[in-house]
Amino acid sequence: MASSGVHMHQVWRKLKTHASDVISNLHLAQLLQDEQRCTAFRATLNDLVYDYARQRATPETLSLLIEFADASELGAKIDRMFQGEKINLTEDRAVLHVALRAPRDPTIWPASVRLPEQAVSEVHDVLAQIERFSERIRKGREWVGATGKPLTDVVSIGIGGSYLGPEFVYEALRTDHKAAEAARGRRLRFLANVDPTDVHRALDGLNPETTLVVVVSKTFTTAETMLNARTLKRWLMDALGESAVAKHMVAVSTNTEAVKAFGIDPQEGMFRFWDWVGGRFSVCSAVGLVPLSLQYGFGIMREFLAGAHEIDWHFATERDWRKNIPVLMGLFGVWNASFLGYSTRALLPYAQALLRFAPHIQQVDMESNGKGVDIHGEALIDPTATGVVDFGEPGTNGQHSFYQLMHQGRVIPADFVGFRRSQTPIVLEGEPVSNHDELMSNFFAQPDALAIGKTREELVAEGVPEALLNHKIFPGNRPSSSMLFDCLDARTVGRLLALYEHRAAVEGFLWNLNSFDQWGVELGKVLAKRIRNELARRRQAEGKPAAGQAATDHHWNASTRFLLDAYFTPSTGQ
Ligand SMILES: O=P(O)(O)OC[C@H]1O[C@H](O)[C@H](O)[C@@H](O)[C@@H]1O
Repeated sequence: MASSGVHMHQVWRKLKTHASDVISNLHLAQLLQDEQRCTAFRATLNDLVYDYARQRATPETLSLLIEFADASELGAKIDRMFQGEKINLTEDRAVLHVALRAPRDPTIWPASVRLPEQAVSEVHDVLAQIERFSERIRKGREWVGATGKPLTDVVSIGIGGSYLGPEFVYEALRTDHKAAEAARGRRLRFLANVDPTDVHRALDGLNPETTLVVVVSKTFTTAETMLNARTLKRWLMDALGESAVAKHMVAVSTNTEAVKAFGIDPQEGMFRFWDWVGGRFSVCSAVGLVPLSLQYGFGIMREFLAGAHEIDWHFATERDWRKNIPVLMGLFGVWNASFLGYSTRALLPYAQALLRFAPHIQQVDMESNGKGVDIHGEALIDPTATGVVDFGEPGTNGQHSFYQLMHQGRVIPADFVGFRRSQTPIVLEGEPVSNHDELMSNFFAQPDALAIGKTREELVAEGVPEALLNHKIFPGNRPSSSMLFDCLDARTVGRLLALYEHRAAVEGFLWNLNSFDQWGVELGKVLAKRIRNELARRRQAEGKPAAGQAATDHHWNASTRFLLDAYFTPSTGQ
């Protein structure tokens, strides 16, 4: 709507002025002394507490951000997503990953966010198929390997969205006692990289007789995944004969023809999903559910889906943006990037089991919102902000690595994620606190160290020698949010996933770009194909007189030509 466009620009300007005239003169040490503000700057949802008192914002900032959300028609955009409108314009597709975890009954939703019935019903058909299949494999009697042995090990082949999310969930649940109990005697490995060493590592210690390979690829054309699939097909066939594929390989894809052409019977061994599930938003489809149900059982995965749905419901139905947690996360994401100018941000879970969370969210964010134009292909309102660099590590490990830079170098807005209880508590006799309390002391301390810092005056009072004073100053005023949950179980893993998926969507809606396509990954693929042909040509010519060696040289610039030559020149070192 043209009028909202103009309005959007007006609020944008107001926010810019507010940032430079008001916020730049305020320090978080000051803001945190305002109890009323601290109380107002938090939102809760059951056991989840989201505290944003350490964002560089005042109540006026929040009001302006909400005005901006309304000018951006955030509510209508959320509605359109849930209703299954084709909001991914460049690919003419709906964006319905929320349907993957929706209860069967569509009438639970208010009409404005009611999901398409057909989509939800197809989802439940595939879920039933996954439940049956995973139980047959896990029981070890009904579906067994070619030599009659139970299939206790699974290798899930896939890359990008067909890998990062499932691996994050796998790792997060590996030490949850209920999931660990359900996984007893089973192993799940991931094979993503086309580097042959990844094949070696994934297969290390596995026996083809007891291994099931799941090939996960939305398109079933991704070069890395297909070469790895052919490699494992060969591994199985060499050990078990030509017929091994039927019992030892299944596929997750939207491309039935390609699955068939690969040699997997779609009737027996294929789990489908739909073009309205973006790769990086596909963890809750068969992409994640097949390997993860094989490992943890379908019951645990149902809890995971329910957790994600809990957040979907909150996101779709809570229209007071001050209470809508993913919306608040998105608003502060845009505030930090576009108005305060921070181009990086950190995701810092204080839970070792979340070691693969940041890499997954890195793809969700950077592939979704790293765009050069708006949703209509026009110049972006803020072209500088669509390249927010996401990274992260579990605490406290990160503290001994990159936090130095966060405290005294660049300002990097951070999300701290913590839990009231450990997945695996340890209490040592004679220690003042449990091991989990020790971990959490850091979860509480770091945000204040970043926000409040330490002044020269304080250091002087402590008797720090003059020569060290400048080195020991912490400027503070570094923003963060803190998120606290009860415990990292399947439901909470689902909630975390959905919160961050929706944060990316909210930011894209506010920046008015298409978060659901990824044209930026194409060019590299095309160039790699040309290079692959060149490598094949040179390998063929190896040992033969270099006839035609220079035939395609004009394709490459001097640097690429040099590097290719160097690749083919045996090292003379040693
Ligand atoms: O699932 P696939 O079709 O194999 O795609 C795997 C991945 O590769 C692409 O290049 C995209 O960058 C990712 O978004 C996608 O998840």
